Amino acid sequence: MLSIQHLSKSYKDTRLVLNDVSFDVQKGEIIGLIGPSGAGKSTLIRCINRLIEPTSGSITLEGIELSHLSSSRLREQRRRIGMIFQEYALVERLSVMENVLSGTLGYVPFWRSFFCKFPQEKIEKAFGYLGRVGLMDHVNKRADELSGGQKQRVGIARALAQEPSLLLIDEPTASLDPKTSRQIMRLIKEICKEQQLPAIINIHDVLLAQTFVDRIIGLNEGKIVFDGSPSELNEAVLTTIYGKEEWQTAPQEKEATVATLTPESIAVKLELAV
Ligand SMILES: Nc1ncnc2c1ncn2[C@@H]1O[C@H](COP(=O)(O)OP(=O)(O)OP(=O)(O)O)[C@@H](O)[C@H]1O
Repeated sequence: MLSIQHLSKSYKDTRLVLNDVSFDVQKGEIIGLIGPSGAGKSTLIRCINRLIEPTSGSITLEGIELSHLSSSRLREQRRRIGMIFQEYALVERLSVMENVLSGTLGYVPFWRSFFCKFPQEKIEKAFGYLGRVGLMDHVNKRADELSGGQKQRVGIARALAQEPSLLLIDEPTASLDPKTSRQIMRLIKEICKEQQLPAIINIHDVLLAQTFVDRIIGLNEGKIVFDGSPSELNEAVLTTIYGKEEWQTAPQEKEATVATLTPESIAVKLELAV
């Protein structure tokens, strides 16, 4: 489905920000990309959609090599990658429906989009996506009238309107409260499973990742240092990914043992560590 092989990236200096990264993602599989600040998570996401050029290695989506495409072929292939952003990236003065329809722009002739004459079929599909994310009552509202959670739902519907083969999701819950964060992660998970869409989610919240993703990839200094099931995230693995920390206890629980390690305690410690 998506295959990343021996991907490396250095910016201006010679230091490798991504160092020989290889992994495959299957249909419907949700990957949580975790790691400390500066580990290379955003760089990896941006290499996959070619917002930045990889230094070496290959990225293949459904058999098409993305890393050496001409700019016109690249535009065509980018349509197949739906992006969801931390800050939603909506056009605030446009309506919810218009924002969702903007996801189809790669498929609609320029003159039609300029005059907002989207084909009926695209409009009907947009209604379907808005229904799926629970926003049917807000179709004609301006984006700037929505809450953060509602804006992120529009971002998800817009990504779906692209009819993507892959979702790349950058910190989708970083601006949301804990309950809304869980609702958004649950929605992403349900949609990926329904549509058999693979997704890579750059996420700082380890508890959320553990709860909602199928597989976790841990990056440290540009290298994959962990690739496994969320249930395998124990103290040793967290130390490998993030560095040494007393993962097993919150400060007020000095006597607790490793056996008390719970997703909640991990989340508390990670919040303290960042
Ligand atoms: N455009 C750039 N030019 C030069 N160096 C960059 C550029 N973008 C990122 N870097 C460097 O690459 C490294 C990885 O950055 P990246 O943003 O990918 O990390 P990250 O894991 O996403 O971090 P965070 O969780 O803080 O967003 C960092 O050392 C950063 O300073």
